[in-house]
Amino acid sequence: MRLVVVGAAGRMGRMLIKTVAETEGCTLVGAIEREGSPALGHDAGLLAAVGLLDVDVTDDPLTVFAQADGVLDFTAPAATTAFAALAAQARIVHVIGTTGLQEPDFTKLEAAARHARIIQSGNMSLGVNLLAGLVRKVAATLGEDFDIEILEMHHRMKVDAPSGTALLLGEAAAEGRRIPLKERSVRSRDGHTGARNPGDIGFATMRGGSVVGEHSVIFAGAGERLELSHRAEDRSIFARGAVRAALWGFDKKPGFYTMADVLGLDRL
Ligand SMILES: NC(=O)C1=CN([C@@H]2O[C@H](COP(=O)(O)OP(=O)(O)OC[C@H]3O[C@@H](n4cnc5c(N)ncnc54)[C@H](OP(=O)(O)O)[C@@H]3O)[C@@H](O)[C@H]2O)C=CC1
Ligand SMILES: O=C(O)C1=N[C@H](C(=O)O)C[C@H](O)C1
Repeated sequence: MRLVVVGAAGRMGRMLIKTVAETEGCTLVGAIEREGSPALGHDAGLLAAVGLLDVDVTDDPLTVFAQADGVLDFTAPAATTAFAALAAQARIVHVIGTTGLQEPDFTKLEAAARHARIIQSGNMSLGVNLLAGLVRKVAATLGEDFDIEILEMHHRMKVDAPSGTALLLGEAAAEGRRIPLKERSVRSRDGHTGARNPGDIGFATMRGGSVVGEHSVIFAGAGERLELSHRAEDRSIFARGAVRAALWGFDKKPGFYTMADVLGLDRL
């Protein structure tokens, strides 16, 4: 499968280049960075420290997408919606790991999915997607006697909060409880907040150092507490998931898919 990495010079971009280069059946055919990036003109393999790949980083996605079967995209929301339109034009697979996407962004992605095969997830790792199924099941089993709080920590450079993973886990909990997350989530607390409303799903965010990604879903009841956690130790888990998603999407029809579809985990 011929793959392009956009955001090639980023933390995930470099890990994706390495993973594509190391995956049998995949070839890197393009690496994209934004106009003016110091990475332009550099060899993608050298950028990712995997040796020369003879693929220069460019700022011309249209030309590169036309020669590809899929694009791996861990960039930023505005870039991702623009890349989705180009992926639709080229009729290719678009794997989206970018987080911080808002409702209008999803509307654009849904439109692009009429022609592209879009696979989007706030977390591409096997572990987190398994965890989401467990959270859904525990939330459905325990009911509102147990308060749900979602705690996450990431490195100091992360720009969005709560993390895409925290929101994915919140959605899973809300699905388990059969409530809309949008109406029941508490994204921050400060000052005289009053007592907790039963049934709310709370989020707490920590940032610091080089933490790759840590998430806990806490079910706090009267006299006991259940905690389900995931710790990412290495970004390769996300990159491997993204490449697996691209390969899965190769022969699928245009549409909007998630990692649960890729992993066959829809309902535990
Ligand atoms: N779903 C998942 O499993 C995971 C998701 N993520 C998400 O992936 C995203 C990227 O994370 P990370 O790699 O740490 O961030 P980085 O900031 O290290 O990388 C993002 C890269 O994208 C580039 N970029 C931004 N806009 C454009 C554009 N228009 N065209 C081309 N390149 C562009 C940036 O360039 P510049 O620096 O010039 O802006 C940068 O090189 C985040 O949203 C993060 O939350 C991360 C890990 C796992
Ligand atoms: O920005 C990151 O680094 C990560 N972002 C994703 C998120 O927002 O959940 C996934 C992972 O935790 C790393």
